[in-house]
Amino acid sequence: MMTFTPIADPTSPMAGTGLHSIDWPEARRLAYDCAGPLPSVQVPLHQAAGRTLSSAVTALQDLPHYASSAMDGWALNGDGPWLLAGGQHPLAPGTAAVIATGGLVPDGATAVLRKESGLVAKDETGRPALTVRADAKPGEPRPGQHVRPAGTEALAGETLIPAGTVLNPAHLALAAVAGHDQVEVQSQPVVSVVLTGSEVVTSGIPAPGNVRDTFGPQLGTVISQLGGIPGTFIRIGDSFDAWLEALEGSGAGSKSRSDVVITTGGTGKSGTDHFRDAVAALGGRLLLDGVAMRPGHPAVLAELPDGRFAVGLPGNPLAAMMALATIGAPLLAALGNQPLPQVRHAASGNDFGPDGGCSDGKGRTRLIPCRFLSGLAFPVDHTGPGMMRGLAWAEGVMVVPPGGVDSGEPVAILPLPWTPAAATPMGANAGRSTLWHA
Ligand SMILES: Nc1nc2c(c(=O)[nH]1)N[C@H]1C(S)=C(S)[C@@H](COP(=O)(O)OP(=O)(O)OC[C@H]3O[C@@H](n4cnc5c(N)ncnc54)[C@H](O)[C@@H]3O)O[C@H]1N2
Ligand code: MOO
Repeated sequence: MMTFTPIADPTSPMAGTGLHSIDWPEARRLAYDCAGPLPSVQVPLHQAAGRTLSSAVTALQDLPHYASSAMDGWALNGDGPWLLAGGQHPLAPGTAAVIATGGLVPDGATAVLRKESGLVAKDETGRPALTVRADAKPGEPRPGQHVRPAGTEALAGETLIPAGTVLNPAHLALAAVAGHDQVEVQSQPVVSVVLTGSEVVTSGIPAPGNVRDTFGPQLGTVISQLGGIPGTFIRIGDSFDAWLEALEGSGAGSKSRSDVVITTGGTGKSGTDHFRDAVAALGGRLLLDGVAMRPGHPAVLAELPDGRFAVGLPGNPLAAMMALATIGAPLLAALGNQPLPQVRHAASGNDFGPDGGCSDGKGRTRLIPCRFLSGLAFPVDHTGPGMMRGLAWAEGVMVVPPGGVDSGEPVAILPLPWTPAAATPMGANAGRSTLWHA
């Protein structure tokens, strides 16, 4: 059995680190507070959708920046008939010039007459002249008609998109119209992944003793959904040297530099579990070693000397995803300058008694994939630490505190990165304890 009192155990890899498993809310808070926002970056407009703007976008000139025609027809000055001018600027009184939709309305023009309302014929002197057709709309051309004046959408210097906006495609088009080629956005953490385990296979039907990799197919998407940018994914076996090389791999000077490295497996304390020793050999320090939760209690969080964070997820598939939700999500949120992901609440559909506790007697928080029925949260089936079946159909994760929860009582719900938070029946911050949410 893994113990949570490594300080007292001189044979433990954690001996002397002063760390022991911490409570689930404390773990979330620590993972959030240990990191600050990454600096902002300039990105081209086509790469900025979904990013958070860090510097307001202002109009670099009036929008539109020149008076333009809203119709194909003629720009004209004063009352008709008008002699057709050959593009003089300014347009002299009593003259007109052909203009297309969007064309620059010449100075001096008082209106645009649309093509279907005008007629060009030679006047008595043989020069082409424009008159208003008998079937034109009454009053055409009114002063200013069909002219889009400059500055009607925005004036130069006006803020169009405030800092903090999550950019949608139309924002990007607006920024382009305002004269910008790129925008300054909050950096997102680049997350590299090291998948460990000599028994792990990536295709086909695994033989006894082998397992199909459950992380490769989901982690890239989940990292994106948590606000990170998936970086390199590498697979290694269970040797210490491979661990060292892999953890160093995305460090400073590397072409595939990352801000966070997530490892899977190797968080236990057998001879093939190297997370802690590899971090120590690289000169890193553990920020958190174990969380009083199940599954996922061996989760580890460390900081490497080059500033990268290393998140050690346990190898058991559900345990790993619960550890990712507990410490990975807050860490990525902090680096991306986002708030601590909110816990929501729902009424529990079941009674849960107090947790039996860890070997150190500490009660554990239970993270249980659940579904909602008639406004109540019910655990799904198949939620063993090594299973994926329950999570695949879950709508959220019940966070059952160490003391348990009675049926009908509010229970905290962690939204899954791929389920809308609004799906939780009671919504954000409804419920009894502020301990569980941001
Ligand atoms: N003596 C003890 N043994 C274990 C304890 C304990 O307290 N004392 N804790 C158990 C718990 S809880 C967990 S969680 C795991 C943590 O294991 P590791 O992080 O060291 O991971 P591994 O030992 O490498 O693998 C565990 C398990 O997960 C499977 N695995 C690994 N990678 C993958 C993958 N990519 N896809 C699917 N499955 C994977 C691996 O085959 C093992 O079955 O330790 C327990 N043991
Ligand atoms: O983290 Mo382990 O379940 O608790 O597999």
